[in-house]
Amino acid sequence: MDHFELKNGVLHAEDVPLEVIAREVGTPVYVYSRATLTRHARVFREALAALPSVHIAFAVKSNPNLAVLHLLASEGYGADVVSEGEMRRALAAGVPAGDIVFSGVGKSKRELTAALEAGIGQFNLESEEEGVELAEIAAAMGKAASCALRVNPNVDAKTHAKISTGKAENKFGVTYDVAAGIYARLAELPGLDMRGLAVHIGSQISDLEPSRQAFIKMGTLMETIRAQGHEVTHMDLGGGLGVPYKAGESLPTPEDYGKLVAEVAKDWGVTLMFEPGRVITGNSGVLVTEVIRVKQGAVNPFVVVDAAMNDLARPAMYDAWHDFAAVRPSDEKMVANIVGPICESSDTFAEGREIDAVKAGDLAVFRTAGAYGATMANTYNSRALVPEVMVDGDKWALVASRIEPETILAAERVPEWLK
Ligand SMILES: Cc1ncc(COP(=O)(O)O)c(C=O)c1O
Ligand SMILES: N[C@@H](CCCC[NH3+])C(=O)O
Repeated sequence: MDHFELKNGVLHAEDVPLEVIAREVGTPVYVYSRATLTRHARVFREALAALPSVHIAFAVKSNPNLAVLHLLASEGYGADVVSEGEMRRALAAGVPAGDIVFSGVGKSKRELTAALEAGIGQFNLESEEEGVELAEIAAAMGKAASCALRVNPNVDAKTHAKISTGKAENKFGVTYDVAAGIYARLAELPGLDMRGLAVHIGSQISDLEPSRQAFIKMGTLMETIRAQGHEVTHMDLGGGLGVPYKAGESLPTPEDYGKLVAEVAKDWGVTLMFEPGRVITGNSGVLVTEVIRVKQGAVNPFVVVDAAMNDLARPAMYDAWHDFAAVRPSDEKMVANIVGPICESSDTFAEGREIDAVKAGDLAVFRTAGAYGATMANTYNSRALVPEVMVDGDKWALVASRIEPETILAAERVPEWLK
């Protein structure tokens, strides 16, 4: 459920007509609903209510906008970060350092040091090498870093290959069969406080069976490690729960997910940690765009919109589907290819799709664009960096300005020796 609905024939974000935002901010523009974000944050938390001890760290990568982070921090969410930049954002949004988990396969020395200085709650180590490096840095600072070991369970999440992370050939985590040995060796290092395990098998998960298999494997590993005399007090089960991208599509809900976790892990005697991203932010945002013109094509007409793959990369990168809807729909439909202005054929949002009939100057939205939307935007073709707005009832505010190509141009220099 989201809060982007037709009222009097015009698409609104909560109580604000999208036409108002488009007129004042220009297009393309991302629009987030505070009510949807809040609702998703609460539904996810409630789905885990049967578990004895839970820590939820929002996956900042899915939507790092400061206002979004601020809202989630006020809902009691911690943050799962994968770079110093994300960590600084989470701290700036008021997430307590102790509620921050640092994931990622390539944390640099600088990042490890910065995170230790900030006093974050947990490092999810992705290799023995990283653990050894962190131990040295922490020991030199007179600290012991709280750590979980991220394990690659070799389970196929049955999602798009480019967002699968839990198969043996993926770069993430340590190999399942050697994980207990690595844990034992890292637990000996004075700079580390090994307290748990972590797993994350992929994103946009639409079938919970692979998650069940992965969690069961993690439970077995936890017992092995405990039997070797080491403590495991924390188990981070990652994120990955998918969201429906097509109207009418049905996916496992947070409630289904919570039940599965309870079935498998309720009695593990650990704090269970979660890193949801998309399930919180996905349906909380739309990308508003204006139709530049409708151009004849050999097979279908091309609806050329002013948003492009630089603003919303998912269709070009993963052949992802985003529902397209006119802001002021008539009853008419058309079959079209929806494309952006960028000089690449991959700048295609939809092919041969039945959509609301639109013409030059009409406004439309790509739905379910709140996760991995603005955060993956870039300035390819020297386009502006897309702005973001948040709506709250009948109020709205710009939460990230458009960054014009001139601003980026001003940061560049031609060296004297080229002149
Ligand atoms: C380690 C880690 N945690 C959490 C997430 C969040 O995933 P999602 O947005 O699918 O919930 C990701 C992305 O797949 C990830 O790599
Ligand atoms: N960027 C991907 C998700 C990546 C998840 C990060 N591990 C998407 O848009 O679906």
